[in-house]
Amino acid sequence: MDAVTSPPTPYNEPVRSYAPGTEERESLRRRLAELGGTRHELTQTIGGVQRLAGGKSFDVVRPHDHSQVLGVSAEATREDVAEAVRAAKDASGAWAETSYDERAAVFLRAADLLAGPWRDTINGATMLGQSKSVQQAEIDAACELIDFLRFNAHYGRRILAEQPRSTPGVWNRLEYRPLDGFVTAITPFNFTAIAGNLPTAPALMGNTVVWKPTPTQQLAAHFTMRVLEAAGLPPGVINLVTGRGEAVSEVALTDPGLGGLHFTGSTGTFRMLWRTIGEHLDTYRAYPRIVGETGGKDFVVAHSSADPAALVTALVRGAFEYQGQKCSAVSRAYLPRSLWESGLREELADVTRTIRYGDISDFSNFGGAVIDARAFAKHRALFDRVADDPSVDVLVGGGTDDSVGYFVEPTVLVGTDPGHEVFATEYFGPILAVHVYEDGDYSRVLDLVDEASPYALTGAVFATDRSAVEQAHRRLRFTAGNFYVNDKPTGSVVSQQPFGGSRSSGTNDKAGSVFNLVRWTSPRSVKETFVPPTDHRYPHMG
Ligand SMILES: NC(=O)c1ccc[n+]([C@@H]2O[C@H](COP(=O)([O-])OP(=O)(O)OC[C@H]3O[C@@H](n4cnc5c(N)ncnc54)[C@H](O)[C@@H]3O)[C@@H](O)[C@H]2O)c1
Ligand SMILES: N[C@@H](CCC=O)C(=O)O
Repeated sequence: MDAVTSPPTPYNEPVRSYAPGTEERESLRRRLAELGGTRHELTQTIGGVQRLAGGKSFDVVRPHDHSQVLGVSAEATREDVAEAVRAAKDASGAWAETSYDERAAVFLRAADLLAGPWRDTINGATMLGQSKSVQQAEIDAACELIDFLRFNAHYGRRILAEQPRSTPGVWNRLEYRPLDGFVTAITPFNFTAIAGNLPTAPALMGNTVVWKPTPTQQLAAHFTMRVLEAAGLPPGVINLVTGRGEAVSEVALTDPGLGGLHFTGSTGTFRMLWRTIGEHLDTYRAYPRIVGETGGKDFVVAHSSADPAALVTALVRGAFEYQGQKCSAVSRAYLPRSLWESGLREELADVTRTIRYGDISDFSNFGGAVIDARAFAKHRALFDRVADDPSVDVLVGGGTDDSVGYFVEPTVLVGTDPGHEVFATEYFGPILAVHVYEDGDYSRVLDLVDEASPYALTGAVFATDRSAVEQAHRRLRFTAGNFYVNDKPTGSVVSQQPFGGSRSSGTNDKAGSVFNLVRWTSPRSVKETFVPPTDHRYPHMG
């Protein structure tokens, strides 16, 4: 029997400190040692069955110590993806018929498993596989993923409660069906939470899913799948395929039964996937929903009234946490000459020099390595380019070393030309470009901030002068989907700062909010007339 219920009141998972002497620190250390001491078989999961993909095998390594192999996985073949699509289609009928509460209970149970017995595993896998410090793993793999699961269950209920008006003799209802087809979720390396949210949000709304995480996030994705199974997710609802993804775009994205694409990753990849769907537009049963959150060139603009200590902290944390590999990371800053020349330059350089990257198992390190050899080479190439460029000075950093891990020094570049690539291109590494402007040019600099880059993801203004805040607020209305005042532009929290940007940064469907979940339902409007008319003539006919 249906009942009007409400899921438990959601709350943000408290962030643990892992400070010296705490039990949580020792427990995580033990799990890190176990996880690092095993060579994991990183299988696909299709229709509930785990097996290695049929294509070329590859190793998953620790980015900060790339000779250490964490596990072996393999490229999904076209046949593997076709099997995953079949499994998603086979499971769709029963899952769509499962009540919302039953579906939500699976994900709420997964949240509590992650908060409790699985916490060390998901954090440890994220630290080892994606080279995150304990703090960065905790806010991502544990807290943000738990928050996505808890709050989505709550937001989904809000959608169900959204019902049309009825009039005497007529009952109007909205029935929230899943999409008319399966969803493909393709996820990035940098957030275990995002990788977990992209398949589970559509599944909560009754869709079945083909999920392709990225090879460098495979270890944490493997355990995310195990948590979902432990929470009672039926076989075939989420089907995990492994590898780089060409077979996924060739087979899953071109299948006539594709209902939607839930993507997070780079702008280039998203455009390519959208084009693939566009090229097959005439073949789909229904128009696929496309949600994609992509790259950023996130800014901090400071007014001469800014508090320098708060500004330096925000720049250093915003640019160098997780080695600058957050889509929200500060990668360009516009700073007034008066502050720059009265100590800000030295303070920024000094604090940046104290940032230590190394093995994340050493908890005294601030961060680890960049994700892989490709990212490393891209940053190295940039440093080589700017070395001969008279318009760019290296204030601090610029060094790289890949002998053990893919290490790139926290780097501050100072550029005199605000049109230079360092103010426009997303490098996705620990590289902050600074442009120093004359104090009187604040209005002009706001125009620059808006126009220098094609992205519009996150950004921040630092000022104590209220009119300067107000001016930035207005002028930068479309420059960031997440705008911060006197705070770093990273670290959004589910339910507090719904996340996403527009322009080249994505479709801005705000992950972890009601706006995102709405994209995964296809409502049916039902009108029931209790006593229907029995005469076709209208009164005006006499
Ligand atoms: N806006 C956001 O919310 C947000 C959040 C996190 C990351 N990001 C962005 O993600 C990027 C970093 O992540 P990344 O390096 O993993 O991105 P990426 O574009 O390299 O990869 C993303 C996913 O696409 C897959 N992929 C690549 N080519 C494919 C193909 N031909 N067919 C199918 N799948 C394919 C990858 O294997 C991976 O799973 C950055 O640009 C960052 O800004 C954005
Ligand atoms: N919630 C994260 C999202 C980062 C994406 O890569 C942040 O706001 O920093």
